[in-house]
Amino acid sequence: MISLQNVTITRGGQDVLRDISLTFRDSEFVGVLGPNGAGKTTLFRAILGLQPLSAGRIEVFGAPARRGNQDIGYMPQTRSTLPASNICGFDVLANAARGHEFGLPLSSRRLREEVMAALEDVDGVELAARPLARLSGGQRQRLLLAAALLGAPKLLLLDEPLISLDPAAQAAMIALIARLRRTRDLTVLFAAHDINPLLGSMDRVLYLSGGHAALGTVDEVITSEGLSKLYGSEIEVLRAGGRIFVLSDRPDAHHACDHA
Ligand SMILES: Nc1ncnc2c1ncn2[C@@H]1O[C@H](COP(=O)(O)OP(=O)(O)OP(=O)(O)O)[C@@H](O)[C@H]1O
Repeated sequence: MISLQNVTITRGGQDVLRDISLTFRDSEFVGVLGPNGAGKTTLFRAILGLQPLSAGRIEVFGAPARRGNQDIGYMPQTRSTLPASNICGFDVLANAARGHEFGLPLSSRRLREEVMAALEDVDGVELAARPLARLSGGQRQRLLLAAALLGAPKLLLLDEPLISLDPAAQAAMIALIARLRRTRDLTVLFAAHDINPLLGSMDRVLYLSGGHAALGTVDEVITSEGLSKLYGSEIEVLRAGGRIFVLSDRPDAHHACDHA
């Protein structure tokens, strides 16, 4: 269980999160939605113990959030990671595994097993020998996901893993994460810009906006009334063809769910 109790986080003089209290249950898949700058990355960094709180408390599986928590696997947004280079997939993961996260140094055999098991779990064994510069967007995402799995975490924080993937690659990535969640019994927090690809996979949605948060099922949270309250302005939620569209006069709200 991960819990936030009366959490406020202030950045650049503004409350990114204001007095938020909520609980993520073990093994649940939560989509984390909200407009640009709503605080999705900030929330993940706080759970990782990397972002100081202005007030409140975060507990991760019964202990205060702290840096270097091996129970957490983190997949950062790709735009800030994995530069095009000739280093191969295996070495990227080996470097990550050798890092301080595991505490004790791993023998080279153990390291190899650990890295190859993570690659197998993301259906990416062939990425071991592939240079980073020659990976597709989807392959880079799978490599980052494999890195997040090193050390057998219980919680995965995934920061926009669908970014710049086409719809087929998005569906494949979501199916992979849903499978990993089942086979590894993971709790998954999955930040996304568009709710629609996640509708069949997530248990609940966390919606962030203007420092506020709403956590619940899609039917509870993604309503005209609920989102209007969260945004503090008129929002209309439409459902058509199994998809959800969020309409507003505010330009930032469109980022929430609707790319139509
Ligand atoms: N280093 C920083 N110093 C001060 N403020 C920051 C810093 N980084 C981010 N912020 C602010 O914190 C707020 C939350 O940013 P955050 O990156 O958490 O949002 P996000 O929901 O992940 O956005 P996006 O969807 O664009 O990735 C934004 O208002 C942003 O301007």
